[in-house]
Amino acid sequence: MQYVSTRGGVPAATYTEIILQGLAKDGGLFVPVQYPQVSKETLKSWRGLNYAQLATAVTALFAKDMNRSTIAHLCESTYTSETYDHGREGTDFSKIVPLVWLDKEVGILELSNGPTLAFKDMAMQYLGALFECVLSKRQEKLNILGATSGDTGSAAEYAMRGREGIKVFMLSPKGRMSDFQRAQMYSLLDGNIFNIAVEGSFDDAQDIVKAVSADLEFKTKYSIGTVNSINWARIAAQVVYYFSGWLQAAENEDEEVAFSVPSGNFGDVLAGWIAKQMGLPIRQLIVATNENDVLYEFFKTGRYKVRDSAHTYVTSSPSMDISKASNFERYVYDICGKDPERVCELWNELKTKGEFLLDGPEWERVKASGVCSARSTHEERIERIRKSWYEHQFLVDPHTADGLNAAYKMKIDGVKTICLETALPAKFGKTIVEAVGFEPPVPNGYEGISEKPQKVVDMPANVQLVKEFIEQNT
Ligand SMILES: Cc1ncc(COP(=O)(O)O)c(C=O)c1O
Ligand SMILES: N[C@@H](CCOP(=O)(O)O)C(=O)O
Repeated sequence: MQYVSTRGGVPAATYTEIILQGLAKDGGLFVPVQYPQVSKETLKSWRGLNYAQLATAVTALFAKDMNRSTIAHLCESTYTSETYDHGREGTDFSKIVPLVWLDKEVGILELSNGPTLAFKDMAMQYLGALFECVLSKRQEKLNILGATSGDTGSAAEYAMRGREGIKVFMLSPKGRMSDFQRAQMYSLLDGNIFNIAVEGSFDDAQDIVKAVSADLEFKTKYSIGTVNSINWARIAAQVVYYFSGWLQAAENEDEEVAFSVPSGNFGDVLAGWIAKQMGLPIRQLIVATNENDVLYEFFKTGRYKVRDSAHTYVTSSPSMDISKASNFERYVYDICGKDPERVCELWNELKTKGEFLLDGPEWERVKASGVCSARSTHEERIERIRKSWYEHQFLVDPHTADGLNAAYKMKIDGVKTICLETALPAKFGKTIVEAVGFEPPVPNGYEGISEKPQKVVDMPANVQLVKEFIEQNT
């Protein structure tokens, strides 16, 4: 299988080539020329598989230049109930991503059972093993430059710490993450991990990652790669849990289900979009936003208008405080009939005017795509956490609460709706206390995390300074 850029400016490449590059050299995102197809018979045959076997089957469809036994080995060693077990009472960790029903038609897919208590671990743990394997074969090294709004950072660092040939430079928005998220990331003292707190929002941090990647000489000289969801390997690994969620929910191969996805950088919901394109019976994909509702606005009106840092609010679901969603480009590419020229035109408009509008047949395609959106506010989030606890005895984090709110707002009668659990409540103690009046339980291994020493460098949001920091530390 070959991959091309959404902007059409680079030669086609294979899976193992694109995963080390991250962003394409023309500034676009890599996408497969065609999505692999999964027939109903194949879906049926996947019913008995455990998560590692399912991950092998799905990944093998995307990683055509990798040996299947290598993929199987990586998946078997990644998706174990030892790694995905934080000790929550009553959870069936053997399923890795168990589906729990809150009521007859609304369920929660537990994606936050991994080492850093967020859904990012689902792909990131696999990426750690994958990168090490590919790099050692090629005898290469990789300097990962990433941006985080709170969860990608620790997931990447926990997955990459101590790995041969890999260094991680992670940019986080200063003062915009929860205390627990900060402590979780900054308390890693490994020699190959570098935390940089930048002034500004996640979008400013992500712009720096893209600007550094756009300097091709620097990118090549310092072997810069990415672990954000601009890297296709992240998306491919996230597609797997949509299959698992559907397999746990659907009673037969014709049953369509819906997914509600707490969204920020649009990577998670994009993985659902890809699963749907592959043939997974998905009726509806609900893009859940918080007060940073650029995506909600788009799915209501067709207008995509990004916001600057000053208008990207600090909310009680901080990991979703994003106004420039990278992966939205991959969805628009599909909506525009996989036409790179049209994508370039739209993204040039975005650059010059700060917005674009999809209308006519393109807007009709958006409306027919099965993707819709709902937003929730702080008050609704608090109320949902409370309700979920007192009515269903299930404590959700603020992001999952946004997902549940969107699920209940957009639900179609008779269609099972699965909300993705994107983080555990322990990461957002202050908001949980506001909602239910008690501190969330501390998962295994996180006792006393806030007392540990922290390692972080403060920096203005400046591309040149970040480059110099990388130069000094490689
Ligand atoms: C807890 C949590 N929920 C939701 C999101 C949004 O996911 P995505 O950026 O893939 O849209 C993130 C960050 O990515 C997150 O960390
Ligand atoms: N919410 C994320 C932001 C980055 O998203 P990614 O999926 O593109 O890595 C975070 O928590 O860091």
